[in-house]
Amino acid sequence: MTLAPPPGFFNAHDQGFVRCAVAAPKVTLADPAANAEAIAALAETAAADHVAVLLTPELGLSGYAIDDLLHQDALLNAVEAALAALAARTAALGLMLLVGAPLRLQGRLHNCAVALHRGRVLGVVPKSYLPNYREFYEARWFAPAAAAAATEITVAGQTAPFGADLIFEAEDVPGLAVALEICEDVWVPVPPSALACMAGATVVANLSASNATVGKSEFRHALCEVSSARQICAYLYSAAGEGESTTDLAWDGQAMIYDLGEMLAETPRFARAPQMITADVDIERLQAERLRATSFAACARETPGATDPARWRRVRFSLDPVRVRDVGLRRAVARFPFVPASSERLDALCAEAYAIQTDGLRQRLEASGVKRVVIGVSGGLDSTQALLVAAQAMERLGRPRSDILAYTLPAFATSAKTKATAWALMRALGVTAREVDMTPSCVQMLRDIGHPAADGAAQYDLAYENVQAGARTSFLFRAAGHEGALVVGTGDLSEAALGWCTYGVGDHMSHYNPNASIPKTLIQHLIRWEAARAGFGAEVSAALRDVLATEISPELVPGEGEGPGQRTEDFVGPYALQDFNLYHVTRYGMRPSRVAFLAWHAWRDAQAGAWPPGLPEDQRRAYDLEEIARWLRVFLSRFFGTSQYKRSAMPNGPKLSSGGALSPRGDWRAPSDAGPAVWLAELEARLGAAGSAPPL
Ligand SMILES: Nc1ncnc2c1ncn2[C@@H]1O[C@H](COP(=O)(O)OP(=O)(O)OC[C@H]2O[C@@H]([n+]3cccc(C(=O)O)c3)[C@H](O)[C@@H]2O)[C@@H](O)[C@H]1O
Ligand SMILES: Nc1ncnc2c1ncn2[C@@H]1O[C@H](COP(=O)(O)OP(=O)(O)OP(=O)(O)O)[C@@H](O)[C@H]1O
Ligand SMILES: NC(=O)CC[C@H](N)C(=O)O
Repeated sequence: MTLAPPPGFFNAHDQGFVRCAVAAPKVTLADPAANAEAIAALAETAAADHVAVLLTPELGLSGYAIDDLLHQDALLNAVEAALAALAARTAALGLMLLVGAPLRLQGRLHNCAVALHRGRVLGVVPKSYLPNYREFYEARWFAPAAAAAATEITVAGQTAPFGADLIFEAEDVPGLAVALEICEDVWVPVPPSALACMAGATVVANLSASNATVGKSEFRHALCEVSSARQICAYLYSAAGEGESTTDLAWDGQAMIYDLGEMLAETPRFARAPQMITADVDIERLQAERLRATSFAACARETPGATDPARWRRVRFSLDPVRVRDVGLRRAVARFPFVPASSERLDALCAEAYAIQTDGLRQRLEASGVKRVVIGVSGGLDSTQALLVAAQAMERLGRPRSDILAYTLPAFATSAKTKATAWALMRALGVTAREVDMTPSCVQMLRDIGHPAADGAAQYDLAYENVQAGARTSFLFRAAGHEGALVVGTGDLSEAALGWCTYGVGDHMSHYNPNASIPKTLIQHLIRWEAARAGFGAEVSAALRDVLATEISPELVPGEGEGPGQRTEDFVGPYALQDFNLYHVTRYGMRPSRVAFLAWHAWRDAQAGAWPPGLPEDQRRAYDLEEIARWLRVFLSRFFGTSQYKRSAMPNGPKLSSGGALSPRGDWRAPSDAGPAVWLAELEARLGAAGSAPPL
């Protein structure tokens, strides 16, 4: 079967994204016709790029810093004429255009944001908070929103709603609800948009004219970042630039698009040419996030006016965007959601991750009064990471590394290579190291349960595998009991998601598991980071590099030639993809076909986008949609279908990343009896038949 996604799969708008643009046009002071022309030209460019919402700066039709010219009738008449011309000029464009204009209403002048769409004035929002301190004198010319004398305005030959109570809702774009505020409005303790978001707005557009002073750009970033994070919205911000009055001030034309605390785009500051940035904001994720963060609705309920239907007027319109099959996706999608691609952020994350893991284990040892730990060391990634954490925990406790009782436990399928790596690591770290051959106890168990492999038959089934994993765990717990120690777990988050562990008497169980919420893709980087840092010396670093170079395998089935008998990723899929799926499904509750859409954008081109530093070249590969869908089906089948009972009984361990944890006492509570049908059906309906998945 081949993949034939129905229409809509590739279209970012159909996948819950809305393309937004912010422009910093060239301003011609006190020349509304010229400003309307400059804005119209940018609007045409934006519309051709399938932009749904285009924001321009405060008082963009007149210029912001024109002082007492704002009280000249000729200028104000020209602004109204320019607005009418702009509406007519952009009537054929399928975008919502937001422009700033000084407008008169019943004897008062207001600093307004005007929403235009296909020639219609959808509504006019006046500024609520007028700055009147230091370099600002707005109260000299304007009345605030609260002083408005009417709730409608006639402008550009049309009558439209007027007020700070407007939310613009596109009926044909699910979730797109736009609120407007004007510059200073976001600098106050409770911005108008905070209430509007609680009333349902998902996109906030701020028309600004914010002069540049040293350090102010960072402050604006902070305002937009926090507004978008706290209000769970997209925050569009435009500051006037080139052409504004330099009498006493400078202007940098800073424009930004933030989405849920993350900056998607920004303009270069002090550019001479007109600027426009574009990004696809994730409306579907914003809605999901509000639904999950129940404190958002609780706060709305407690905030006077926020959810009062009488407080808000909703201006409904049909955006009617031009439909094409694929408009691309104008935002970066991280290939590794758990592993930042910036070396600075990755560095900080690794240091913090070790601190969280180590402190968890230290605290557990202190609280339990247990002095020593037992750990099975295979030469693989997970046990290596757990061993490093144990070594650091002992250091913090002021105890010798010899209190770590490390065992390498070869059985039927243990390779000479991993055993040698395990020994090299244990020796280099100076832990108490022992080797115990598991073969006799495994053969005994196989014999006791009547398994033909006891007599040499090549029946390498699950029972055969689990006998080995069980023998090791049984040994480790009994050794811990004998030595007065605690068994440190090694299983990682990815394995827990996929059910890739042996239940109960197996690697599933431990006394405390510092790896419980670390995905495999991050464990690789943590080990790489420690190898580079060489905090334990060159010999340990060399052993760590060997661990990183080893194929991921449970080593439970003997191999026939070179390499292990099982390659884990042949069964469960590439961890790179499965960690991507895990993050989006658990962190955002995202529907599978959308996860596939994002994975396709993240992974289809190995040359595009950033890779986490240090990732070997041979791991910098692309996946096509067929592969993505195939392994996503495996993920859904395993995660929702066959593994929850294992997660229902997980040992204790610290949550590490906001990306999620799977503790049944914390982030992920689910019934063990449910199945994956609904997720597989959604994927199939929106993606088409995805080829047959390999057996689980
Ligand atoms: N819903 C449910 N509720 C309660 N119990 C349920 C159940 N579904 C199955 N079971 C029981 O659980 C049994 C299966 O679970 P389990 O005994 O764990 O065995 P199972 O999941 O079938 O096998 C363990 C898998 O993990 C892999 N593994 C093991 C060890 C280490 C690693 C590694 O690389 O880290 C990988 C191994 O290769 C194998 O594929 C079934 O036989 C059934 O008795
Ligand atoms: N030969 C072995 N000696 C000692 N312990 C082992 C051995 N094989 C497995 N174990 C224990 O069982 C756990 C699970 O085995 P598994 O092979 O999945 O893990 P790993 O090798 O540490 O990491 P990865 O799964 O990333 O390869 C190990 O982390 C380790 O604690
Ligand atoms: N236009 C305005 O409201 C400017 C005031 C705002 N505090 C700023 O400097 O950005």
